[in-house]
Amino acid sequence: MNAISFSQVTRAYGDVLAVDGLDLGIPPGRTVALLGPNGAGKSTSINMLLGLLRPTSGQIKIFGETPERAIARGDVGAMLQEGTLIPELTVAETVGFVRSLYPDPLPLDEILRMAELTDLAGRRAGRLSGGQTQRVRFALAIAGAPRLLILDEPTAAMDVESRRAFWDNIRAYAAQGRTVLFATHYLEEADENSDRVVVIARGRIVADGTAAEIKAGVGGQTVSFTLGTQSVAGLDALPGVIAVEITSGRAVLRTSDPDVTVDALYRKTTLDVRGLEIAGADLEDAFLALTQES
Ligand SMILES: Nc1ncnc2c1ncn2[C@@H]1O[C@H](COP(=O)(O)OP(=O)(O)OP(=O)(O)O)[C@@H](O)[C@H]1O
Repeated sequence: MNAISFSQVTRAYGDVLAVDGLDLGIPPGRTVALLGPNGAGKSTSINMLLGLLRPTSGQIKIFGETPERAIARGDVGAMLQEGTLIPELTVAETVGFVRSLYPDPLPLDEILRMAELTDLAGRRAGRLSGGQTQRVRFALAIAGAPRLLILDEPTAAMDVESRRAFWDNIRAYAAQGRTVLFATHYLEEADENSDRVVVIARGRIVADGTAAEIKAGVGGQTVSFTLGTQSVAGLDALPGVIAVEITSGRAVLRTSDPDVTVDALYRKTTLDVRGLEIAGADLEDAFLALTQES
């Protein structure tokens, strides 16, 4: 049974179709990034998953149940974009209160340790820094020991150091067989912290796979050389080549396999190849290509 399943889910706001026929199954134990530009439909999808919004059509299941039932069972923890803490309560009081709402919560000490809050347990929430506040929000999300953790752009307000520490904590939580779904528009974050990337644009899935597969799928590598006045004829027929562009007197060949393309360039053409460069796959290029095409 999937941890998450969306079947033909649509959500409209008036005339705006924010989510357009989403079909997605996520098996348990995976960490999946929902990657897309602003307005792609990530928050709408997550809010439907959390039962905060109803789909216009289609069906969503969490471990085979409706979102409402899965949440009532304590199966789901979430860290959303908004959410303030009560400034007068200490970190331990805040986390203690929230864990008391769940049927089978993690021990308080363990939550504080996993969110790196042990030393801040007695600090009032109103006196925390932005990064520390995020750690408390993470602690609240895992308090009920949820099998599914949902994070909507969790590191938006964090600096590089806090971000790294945050993802170490998420990985430790996920390593115990739990499922994590996070929305982001940071490509690197998706690449580094997930084992599957689902790219959405305009409410639809435009790519779904590992970051490496997504890069390969759009031919994220290029072979380029100085063309000068030579003819471009036949370049697009070379093995591996997906597209040919000419910029500033250079031929840029987008290829799925730079090794075979370079080999063919030397052996199968009579071109005078100078200034050869091979540029590595770049998820940013892949992402732009995917989200602009749709
Ligand atoms: N309450 C609302 N009323 C009307 N339109 C909305 C509402 N919420 C979202 N939308 C529209 O639905 C589309 C999807 O928005 P959504 O917030 O789900 O995108 P997102 O991928 O989460 O974007 P971001 O990365 O900016 O958070 C956008 O076109 C947005 O303008």
